Formats: sequence, C-alpha cells, structure tokens
Amino acid sequence: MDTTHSSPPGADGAEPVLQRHFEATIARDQRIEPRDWMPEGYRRTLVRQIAQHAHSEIIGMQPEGEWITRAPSLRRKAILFAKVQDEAGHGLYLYSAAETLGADRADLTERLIEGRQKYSSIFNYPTLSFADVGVIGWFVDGAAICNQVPLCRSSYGPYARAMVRICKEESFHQRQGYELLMTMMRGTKEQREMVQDAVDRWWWPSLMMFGPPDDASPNSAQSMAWKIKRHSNDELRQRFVDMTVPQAEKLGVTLPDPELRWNEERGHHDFGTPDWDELMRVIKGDGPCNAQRTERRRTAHEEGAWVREAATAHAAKQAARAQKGAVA
Ligand SMILES: CC(C)(COP(=O)(O)OP(=O)(O)OC[C@H]1O[C@@H](n2cnc3c(N)ncnc32)[C@H](O)[C@@H]1OP(=O)(O)O)[C@@H](O)C(=O)NCCC(=O)NCCSC(=O)Cc1ccccc1
Repeated sequence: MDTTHSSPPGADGAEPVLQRHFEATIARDQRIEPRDWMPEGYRRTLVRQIAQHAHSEIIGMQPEGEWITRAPSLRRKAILFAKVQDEAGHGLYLYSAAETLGADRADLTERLIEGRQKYSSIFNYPTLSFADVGVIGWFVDGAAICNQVPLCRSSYGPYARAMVRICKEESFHQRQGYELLMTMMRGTKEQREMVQDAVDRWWWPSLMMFGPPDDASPNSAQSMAWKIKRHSNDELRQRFVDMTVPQAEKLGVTLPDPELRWNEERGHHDFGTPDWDELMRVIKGDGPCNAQRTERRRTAHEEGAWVREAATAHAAKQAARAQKGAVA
C-alpha cells in the first residue's frame, strides 16, 4: 500500500481545517483529487466500490467471451471481440483509479481470486445461447449505463473521469445487443423463442445489479452524503425499468413480471419484487457460476505470470539504460 496518500494525524486523521476544506469541496460539487486530504472512510469506500467495479468488468468478460468462438458470423464475432476488449479496458482504467487512492493492483487481484472482494452478481449466471449475448448488451449494459452515467458526477475526480469514457463505450455495447436481438426477432420462430428465453432468464438478475433495496443498503446513506453515489439503488432500478419497458414492446418480447404496469399517479412503472434471498446467495458465492468464474480468473492470472515478469524485466532494463545514458 502506498502511504503517500494517507491522512495526516488528528480527528479521523484530520486537522479540522482539512476536514472543513474537504466538506466545502463536496458541498460546492467540486472534485476531490488524489493529492487532496480525504477522510479515511471516504478513501476506503471508494477503494471498495472502484475495486468491485473493476473486478466486475474483468469477470464480466467471461460470460460473453465464451461465445467468441461460436459467434454465428464474422461480423458478430468482430463486434463481440471489440466489446469484450472494451471491458478489459474498463477494468484497467478502474484499477488505475483505485491506484490513485493508494491501492495496489496485485493486491486487489489477490483479493478477488481469494473471494475477499466482490464483483457484480450478474456475472454468475450462465450464457446458454447466442441470444444471451444480445440480452446482456441490452439489459446488463443498459443497467450499467443507468448506474454509471450519474457516476460521471461522482465526487472523486479520477473515478468520475474514467466513467465518462466507459459510459460512451457502454452505450455502443447496449446498442449492439439491441440490434442483435432485433435481427433475431426478424428471423425464425426458433430464434424468437431463444430471445424470449434469454429475456426470461436475465430480467430478474439484471434488476438485482442495482443492489439491495434502499432500506437494506448499508452503504448508500454515507456514499450519497459524500456524493460518491448520486442516486439510491431503488431510484436507479426504477429508471432502468421505465427505460426498458418501451424497448421490450418495440422488440416484441414479454418481460417476465405479471405485476409490471404503468402507474399514472406515480408517472412510473410498478413492478414485482426481485428475489432478494437469491441476490444474497449469489453475492455470498453460491450462484450458478461463482466457482467457475473465480477459478477461470485464477488460472488466467497464473498463466499470465510470465508476461508480468517479462514486463518487469524490460522496465528494469530500460531504466538501467536511461541511467547509463544520463551518466554518460
Ligand atoms: C450499486 C452498487 C453496486 C452497490 O451499492 P453500495 O452502496 O456499494 O452497496 P450497498 O450498501 O447497496 O450493498 C451492500 C453490499 O452488497 C454488495 N452488492 C450490492 N449489490 C451487489 C451486486 N449486484 N453484486 C454484488 N455485490 C453487490 C455491495 O458491494 C455491498 O457489499 P460490501 O459492503 O462492499 O461488502 C454500487 O457499488 C455501485 O454503483 N458500483 C459501481 C457500479 C458497478 O460496480 N457496476 C458493476 C457492473 S459493471 C458492468 O455491468 C459493465 C459490464 C456490462 C456487460 C458485460 C461486462 C461488463
């Protein structure tokens, strides 16, 4: 852990003047930057959320990645390749953002592999057909957009700036998913059934991506006070439902919720309650694919050891050469 960013001594490690400056910066909607003083709880919360987010992008490469070799055409293969590569890129920006808070990337990876840090529950469900690739783009990237567009205004500068580029790419991801499904819906009866089946399986897990309901979300109040989060879990879930219902109608699929209907008075859709016990089970490691996802990540990490060693040796050689040049 890099100690250059740790807080000076005092209450919560703070001189009152630094604490006041931090609070005033948040109140003015300005950004906290890596070299600014910040309360230890703020730093810890950010490392937790950003690391979970980075892990989600990296583990999130697996469910769709399984279909790269089985994509039905060269065009679909190229699109899917590009999307999965983008997800790797998102993970890397986010690990870099966590490093600005003093976190160590190798340590974060260890924590993920050992199950000591979380990643999004959604990536613990299997992708059973190519329609799942389309539904992940439509639902999962759609949910990611709802959740992440407000994070572009998050109070921590490096996180907010990473989100701007990530959101642009998520938008392309969502459209490719929807376009894939549109194509399948214009196809055969079997293809339309594949789309409906994928919608039925991914709808509820997608709603769970937004986290537990507000009254069972221990982190929300403080994260919102610090303006790390800008909206509550339930607000964003509602936004996702309202955005997705007309898209489902246009596509010609049914969302698997008998309680789903427009509420004129609220100006929003009412919808059923996700199975929160299922969310808790999946978060705790007992989802359909948790063991497989973590094991795959561990193997990839071990198999990549030679690349890290080679990069370190190369960097050391470059540094030695540069030093020799400076002396001569
Ligand atoms: C909203 C929330 C996820 C959770 O709110 P918070 O205030 O932080 O927590 P809260 O008190 O409400 O919860 C209590 C505990 O439960 C945990 N937990 C909750 N929900 C989940 C869950 N669903 N899965 C697993 N764990 C969950 C939570 O961490 C906390 O645990 P802790 O106290 O740490 O032990 C927030 O962290 C956030 O906005 N993160 C940034 C966005 C982000 O990470 N996105 C990832 C998807 S990226 C993507 O999809 C792109 C893509 C698309 C396609 C293909 C590939 C890639």
